[in-house]
Amino acid sequence: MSEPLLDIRNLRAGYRTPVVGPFSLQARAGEIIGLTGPNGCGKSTVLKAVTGEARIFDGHIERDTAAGIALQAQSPATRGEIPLTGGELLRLMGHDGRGLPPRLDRLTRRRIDRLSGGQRQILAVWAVLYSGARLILLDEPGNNLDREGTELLADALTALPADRAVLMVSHEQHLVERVCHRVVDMEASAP
Ligand SMILES: Nc1ncnc2c1ncn2[C@@H]1O[C@H](COP(=O)(O)OP(=O)(O)OP(=O)(O)O)[C@@H](O)[C@H]1O
Repeated sequence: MSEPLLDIRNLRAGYRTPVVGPFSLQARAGEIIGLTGPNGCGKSTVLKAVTGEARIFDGHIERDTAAGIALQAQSPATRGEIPLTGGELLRLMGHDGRGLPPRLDRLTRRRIDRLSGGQRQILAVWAVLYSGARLILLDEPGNNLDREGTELLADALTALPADRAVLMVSHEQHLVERVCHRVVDMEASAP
């Protein structure tokens, strides 16, 4: 079996004090893993511990650093002016702009601060999925998406190259069931 791209062992993480753990999970290339559980159980905090935004109190996190990492955060900064077009955002994140579905292609010429919440969301998720990073962390990627947007997202996730690993926080049962190879329920794994 291949080495994990992400190996979380007995993690206790949080902010001033721990809010989650001990929690363990390994993600290997080719896997799409769903992270579920009730509001506030610490799903986002696990992702933030991986990216260094949350504090690690105990345990450890190892990653294949050559694989690169990309995070779609739950609340992207959208306040104020963002003088970037959708196409420029994609290129900044490493997408070459080719092969976009028509729904996204239309957004490449528009400023992202003038898009709707759902349009911004699909663009942000796309930028992360196609950034070239092999470890992909998604925090509620289906937020604000309509049915067509969710289908587009599900198709993109299932068509990802086999050398990627995805850890996806989502409340959307339908999306989780359709794309995830396994689901880790954080409530069930709580001490
Ligand atoms: N920046 C922060 N500083 C302090 N506490 C925080 C911070 N962010 C989150 N928390 C707390 O940590 C706990 C876990 O929050 P987290 O956002 O990880 O949960 P979640 O499972 O992702 O929730 P949701 O499903 O509602 O998004 C909550 O009690 C929350 O109030």
